[in-house]
Amino acid sequence: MVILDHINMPGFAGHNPLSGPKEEQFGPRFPPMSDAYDKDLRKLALAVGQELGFAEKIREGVYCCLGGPNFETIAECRMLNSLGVDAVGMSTVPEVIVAGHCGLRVLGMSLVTNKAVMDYNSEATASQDEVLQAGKDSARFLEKLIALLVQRIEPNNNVS
Ligand SMILES: O=P(O)(O)O[C@@H]1C[C@H](O)[C@@H](CO)O1
Ligand SMILES: Nc1nc2[nH]cnc2c(=O)[nH]1
Repeated sequence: MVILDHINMPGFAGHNPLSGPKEEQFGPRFPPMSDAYDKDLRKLALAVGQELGFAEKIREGVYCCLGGPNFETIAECRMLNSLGVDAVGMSTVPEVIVAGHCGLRVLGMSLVTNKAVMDYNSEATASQDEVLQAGKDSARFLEKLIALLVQRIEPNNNVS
């Protein structure tokens, strides 16, 4: 999934990587996040995916960062789904907030490794083994995607 936007759930509880003493040289105290994921880089990632014949596999979506380390309850998955979340994880967002704060253009991508359990009749449960296996299964695909993407990004990409 190419990350279109995020929800920083730990941020709602006051956990934010920008909390603490303000270092003026890195960026503003109150940075905007409405442009956290660069539009041109998102378009490029989708185009490169299409070029490689992976259009069916790649979608844009909203990533929600949760504190973890447990996987979600069914009620949590249902709540997040109703909030417009497409995928959940326990990482990525703190790095994106810090990068955006320093003025870097960000492209975020997340490999969706398992289905959220949304049904009380389901016997399925999330498992770290499944997550790691899905990562291994997609390694070649990701390697191709990232290699071509990096080639297509202009060398002066971060200069505004
Ligand atoms: O990469 P994400 O945000 O999914 O991170 C979580 C944290 C663990 O590395 C792993 C758990 O399966 O995914
Ligand atoms: N929070 C969360 N992180 C994940 N990382 C990989 N799969 C999952 C999941 O189902 N939930």
